[in-house]
Amino acid sequence: MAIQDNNQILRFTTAGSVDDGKSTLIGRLLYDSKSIFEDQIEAVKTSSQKKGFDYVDLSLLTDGLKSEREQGITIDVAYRYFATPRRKFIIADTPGHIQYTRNMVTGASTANLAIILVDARKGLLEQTYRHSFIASLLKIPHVIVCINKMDLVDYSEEVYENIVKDYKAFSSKMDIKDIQFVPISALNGDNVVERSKNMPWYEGSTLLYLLEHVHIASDLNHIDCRFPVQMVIRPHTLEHQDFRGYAGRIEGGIFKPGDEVKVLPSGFTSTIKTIELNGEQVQEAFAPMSVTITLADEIDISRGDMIVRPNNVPQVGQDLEVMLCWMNQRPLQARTKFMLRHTTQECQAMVKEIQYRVNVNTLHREDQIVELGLNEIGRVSIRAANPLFFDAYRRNRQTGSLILVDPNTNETVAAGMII
Ligand SMILES: Nc1nc2c(ncn2[C@@H]2O[C@H](COP(=O)(O)OP(=O)(O)OP(=O)(O)O)[C@@H](O)[C@H]2O)c(=O)[nH]1
Repeated sequence: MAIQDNNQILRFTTAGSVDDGKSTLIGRLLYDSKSIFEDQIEAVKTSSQKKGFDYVDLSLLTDGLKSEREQGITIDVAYRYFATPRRKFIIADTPGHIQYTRNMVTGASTANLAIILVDARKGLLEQTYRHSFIASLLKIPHVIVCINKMDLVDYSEEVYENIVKDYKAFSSKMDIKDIQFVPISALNGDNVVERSKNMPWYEGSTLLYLLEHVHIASDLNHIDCRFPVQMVIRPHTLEHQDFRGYAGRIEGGIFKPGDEVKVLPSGFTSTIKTIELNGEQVQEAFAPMSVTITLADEIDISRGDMIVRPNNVPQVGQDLEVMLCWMNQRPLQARTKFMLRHTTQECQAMVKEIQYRVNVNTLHREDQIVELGLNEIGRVSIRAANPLFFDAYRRNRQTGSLILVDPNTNETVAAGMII
């Protein structure tokens, strides 16, 4: 299995303001790429007719979510799957208008790409700024800005170009590596899967083409070897008496049998004897594979330890500087204690200080604040009770992120990116 094979699955999120056309766009992608079943199509055609529409309302395809929401069932993130001959796709659909930051953080933490929808009639809105900022904060490597409802502005090139210009001016202040723009009509299907005849002035690719071809293999960190141990496997059977394997997910780098490794926190070194993937021994493994590793020497290793390479170790420490998205109704105040979860470690921690809050609309820092409210983002200092093995989030999205859990309610109250 080569690194290239990981290229087969693209995870993406969609974000937009209310009624920008998210559901219609997802429906259109599923419909035009023939990823839905005939009976679903028939059902949607029938309900469209019943509602008196003279078109097929594709947003009905994703309406399961809406009805659940109307019934008061909270779904933070719903995952949808579709495939084309080139790639498989997983869409993290993040509904909800109020808790959007929280939803986006949850849905976007593993995303390769974010689609940000803009209504061509309205241009950039507060939520466009907010979602784009979150995408840059989460280091989602690729962003596609879909300027939707082009049919309602007469497919005007000028309208499109003005929005692109505005967006570029704003996004130049942020750290997004790859931004593409596509003028679409989700309702009519222009430039979603099929090229639009209505916008001959647009020379770029369709949305699906971009999704199928965006290069993601190099987005993962294949340099810094990081293997947080999830579980120690000791079968205790006669034939496997000496077997001791370490199971977990590789969060960075490439591991091979024979590699010299170092174990944190003990600092002992050994070499990799075998790597097992889905019950078979492999000659190399890399992020994000889940594997079982055995070592040549018997070392005392437990859950939460990390296997790395001796000449490339993460930072080890209890004091962290973190960009934190606060996700709870009750505001965060300094000197509050939490359970901190980071890779496979869990320990007590305290937010010592809130340094500033970021105004996501202006990107300005607001100093001298005493708390962070729901969906607010700020920089904080955290002290963990145990040493953690971490990287900066910009270097590794897995070993660089953490969550805080309220020890009383067991709710996840914050997601953080280590600076
Ligand atoms: N004319 C036109 N209407 C569109 C287009 N895309 C979506 N709409 C309409 O805009 C309305 C909102 O679309 P949805 O897909 O439900 O929007 P949404 O963003 O998913 O809305 P929420 O789920 O409520 O956030 C619907 O009436 C759609 O038919 C488009 O390209 N052109």
